[in-house]
Amino acid sequence: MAPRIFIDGEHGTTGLQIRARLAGRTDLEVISIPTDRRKDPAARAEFLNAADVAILCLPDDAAKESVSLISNDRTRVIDASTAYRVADGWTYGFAEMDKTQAKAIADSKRVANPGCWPQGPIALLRPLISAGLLPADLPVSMSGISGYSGGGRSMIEDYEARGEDAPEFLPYGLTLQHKHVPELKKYAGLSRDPIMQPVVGNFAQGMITMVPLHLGTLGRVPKGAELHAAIADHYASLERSDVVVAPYAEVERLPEINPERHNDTNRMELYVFANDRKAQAVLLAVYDNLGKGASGAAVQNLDLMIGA
Ligand SMILES: NC(=O)C1=CN([C@@H]2O[C@H](COP(=O)(O)OP(=O)(O)OC[C@H]3O[C@@H](n4cnc5c(N)ncnc54)[C@H](OP(=O)(O)O)[C@@H]3O)[C@@H](O)[C@H]2O)C=CC1
Ligand SMILES: CC(=O)N[C@@H](CCC(=O)OP(=O)(O)O)C(=O)O
Repeated sequence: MAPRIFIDGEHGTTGLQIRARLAGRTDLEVISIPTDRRKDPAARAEFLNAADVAILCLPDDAAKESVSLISNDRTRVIDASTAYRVADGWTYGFAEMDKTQAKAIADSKRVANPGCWPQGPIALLRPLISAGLLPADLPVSMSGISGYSGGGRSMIEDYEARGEDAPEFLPYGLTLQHKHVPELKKYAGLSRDPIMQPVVGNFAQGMITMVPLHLGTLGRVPKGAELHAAIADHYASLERSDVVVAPYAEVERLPEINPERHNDTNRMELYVFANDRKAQAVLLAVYDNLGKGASGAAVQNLDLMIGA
């Protein structure tokens, strides 16, 4: 029998995108809760327990409630919220993060889908720390820009209502307590809290994340080409990867670097730029906040879990 998939929160930004990505699939059955009962815990419990895989596209508190409503051992969960990303007993749903991660996701009953902001920096930093080219205690900062759909339905409505009057470039997270810091620290392999400096732009979808690096204080200073090779080798070693690494180039600018470049795909593209004379580098990732950053990764994880 085709596995039954229930998307709790199917009318939200992430849920709608997952539904669209699953439309036309004949190897699974999407079961849908009637709209007027979508916030009724009894109805949600019924659908959650009828599903083989429940994908939670809800605020954190509602996601925790959904998990508590599951009363059988069969229903497996993919949670798109921040609720369980560093929790014991949950598998982090970034399949390309490690050689063993796709299998860990495939075998898991509880998968926490990554946050959009940390995915790029984790994809860039983790192979470098694993290879010993960067130390775990390196002070790290990240910045970047995301389309406003990253803020879900309320931010989309707000930006669409304000149109051109909405700010082009709005830094936020200025209390330095962004909800993604714990997962970024844990899965990048850092021992200190990184600084996250996100920006929301006046465009709907797509993002760029950047990690500038001071290398001059390290005992052994890696060259840009070495950083690039370690990252490229990691992704080339995977059986399957939606993370691709652009060729190493010493250039002033690359017009192709555009936050919307990979919209509506599950692709993430990584870049390494460096000035070896100055012992400085910038790592950069381009991806869709709603693709690899949310719904694309959820469907990738679902496919691993159901063996599609
Ligand atoms: N947008 C993005 O780029 C990303 C989002 N995420 C995460 O995914 C989750 C969903 O986000 P997103 O889709 O953007 O958010 P939205 O606000 O667009 O959608 C959330 C959905 O959940 C519904 N909902 C809220 N409370 C309940 C409840 N108690 N029971 C049932 N349904 C409920 C909402 O219904 P209603 O609107 O009627 O209240 C809405 O349809 C969040 O945890 C978010 O942080 C993760 C990665 C990226
Ligand atoms: C532009 C914008 O506001 N983005 C959201 C991140 C969306 C996201 O990834 O939320 P999760 O933590 O559920 O993954 C933010 O920074 O809070």
